Amino acid sequence: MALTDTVAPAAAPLLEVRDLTKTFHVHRDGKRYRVQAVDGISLTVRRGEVLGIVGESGCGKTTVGRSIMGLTRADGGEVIFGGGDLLKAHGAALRTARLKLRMVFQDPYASLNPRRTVGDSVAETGDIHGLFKSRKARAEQVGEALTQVGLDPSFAPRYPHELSGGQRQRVGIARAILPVPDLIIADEPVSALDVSIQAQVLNLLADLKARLGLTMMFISHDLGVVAKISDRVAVLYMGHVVELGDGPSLFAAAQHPYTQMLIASVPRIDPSKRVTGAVERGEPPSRFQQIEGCPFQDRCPKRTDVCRTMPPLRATTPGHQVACHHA
Ligand SMILES: Nc1ncnc2c1ncn2[C@@H]1O[C@H](COP(=O)(O)OP(=O)(O)OP(=O)(O)O)[C@@H](O)[C@H]1O
Repeated sequence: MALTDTVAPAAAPLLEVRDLTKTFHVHRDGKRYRVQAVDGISLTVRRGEVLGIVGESGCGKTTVGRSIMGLTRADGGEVIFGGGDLLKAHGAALRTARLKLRMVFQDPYASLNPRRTVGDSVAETGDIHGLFKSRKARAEQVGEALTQVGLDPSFAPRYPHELSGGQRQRVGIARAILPVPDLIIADEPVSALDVSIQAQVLNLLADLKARLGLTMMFISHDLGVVAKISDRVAVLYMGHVVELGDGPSLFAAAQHPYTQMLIASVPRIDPSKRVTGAVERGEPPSRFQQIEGCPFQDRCPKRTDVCRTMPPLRATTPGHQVACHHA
């Protein structure tokens, strides 16, 4: 037997984001500012995992998700999915990708059309792609999708205003799983919900992942929520990935001062796992400001002269990467 036969090939990532960039231009007080929302982000999502994306407001989480989906036009980089670069895809390749890659949005009030019934919203992708063989088949599949998310099929003729926030988000999720995709990008899917409902929706997503074999990118500013559902976590700061690792190792032994700060500010994470000596929270710098070197230097207690150069994201321990000169 050849040597190569004895070595299992590394599992190919389902989604690979390479060096993604996006700049917005904003006009304020008669001046034009450049906001580097995403500044060379590279990530992979492996089949069957939940990759959490976490960071404070404005760090670029939503822009990453929307750029992958093509809802925001990235300036540069590659999004490799289904064998090709989604940023260059068109025609049949793009249509296929749209079936396999779906999004759940933060605000279930805004993301559902108030004039469409629950059933029509859930059937939307199937309708666009002509996937239903008959009206009966459509009703059955909508009913199945609603059942999968814990809603009775009798919800189909109702309108969004008749539902609670949690029920609406379940409809948003049902819409994303008909037909069952390969990957769901969930952008702050529980942030608009009451805490008790948040837990139910998180459990539902974890259940669906197990039942349907879904892969997920889970975007949230709330580290406690991300910790509950993610297998691996990418921590974003000012448009950069500053730390990336397996959930347990990241939460037990965060190496970037920014991640340590986030963990210290989350009361719900096991106190024994909190890192002591973390920096005070403070505020991130204005996104209009151009920073030379490490984007966290102004808030960092470990800052030295070397921080004026940008630290690369480097592996420190197996399964763990950090962008800090002092990690
Ligand atoms: N359409 C836009 N036009 C101008 N600036 C934008 C636009 N979208 C995002 N930005 C800016 O890009 C930066 C990153 O925004 P983004 O929404 O991706 O961050 P985020 O981490 O998802 O934050 P939040 O949790 O507040 O949504 C912010 O400074 C934001 O103001």
